[in-house]
Amino acid sequence: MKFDPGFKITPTSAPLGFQYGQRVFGPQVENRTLDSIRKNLRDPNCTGPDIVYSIAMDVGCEEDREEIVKRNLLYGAVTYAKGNLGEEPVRSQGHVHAVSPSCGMSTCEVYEIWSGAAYIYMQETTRDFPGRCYAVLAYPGEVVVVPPNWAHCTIVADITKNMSFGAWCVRDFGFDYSGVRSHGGVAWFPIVKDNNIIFQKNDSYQTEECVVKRPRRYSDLGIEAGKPIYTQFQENPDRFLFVSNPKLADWEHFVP
Ligand SMILES: O=P(O)(O)OC[C@H]1O[C@](O)(CO)[C@@H](O)[C@@H]1O
Repeated sequence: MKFDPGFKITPTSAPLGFQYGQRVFGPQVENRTLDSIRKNLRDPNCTGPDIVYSIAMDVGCEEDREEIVKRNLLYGAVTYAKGNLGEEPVRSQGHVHAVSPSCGMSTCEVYEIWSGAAYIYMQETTRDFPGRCYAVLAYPGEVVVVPPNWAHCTIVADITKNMSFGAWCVRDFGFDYSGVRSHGGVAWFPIVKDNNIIFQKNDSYQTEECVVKRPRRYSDLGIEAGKPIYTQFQENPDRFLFVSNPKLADWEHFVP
């Protein structure tokens, strides 16, 4: 199953990346190699695809660029290899969004899955007691929000397929890898078992539970279900202001 993200961008698998249509802007992809993410994997010596995922930060339609920049927003897209990294499915290394100078806070991220299937894994902190941990299973067209300050990574949930997604982020984003790296990864490792994915505790944290769930609806954040988040921006460019200014939303009891 595939989803139309609302503008002319097509994920490619060989090589991993994106094709941009007419009047669509986007950078050359930045590749995350297996060697560059080993420290955050359950088995740092595992084998897997050389290029694990390809990132294009700042994509969109030429005609929207000014409105996107004016709101300090950025739309990013990432496409993942299929397969596994040892016992784990292909996944990102995990990070926390650093404090953005523009708003003085860590910021949230609004994901939309385009193809394949994904678990968006997130935990409240990178301390030894990581707080609440969730793995949210999402399919093409579904949206998942990661709150400010939460550590998160993106996991290929169906290893027979490439996975790609788009996401609204703040423009002056920064990634903090320190807490995740000092624990040798996030608090729960995804493991491929009998064509399924289970979550296994990382012993360097003290945690009892990883809640596996499907995404909820985010009407409280003004997001409509079933319509591309890019189109939702075009219809109302102020809709995602809570991404570049997280003080506009209530994150205290947030459930993804
Ligand atoms: O730096 P990492 O953890 O390899 O992942 C980078 C990617 O993660 C995301 O923030 C999604 O979590 C993308 O927007 C970004 O390009």
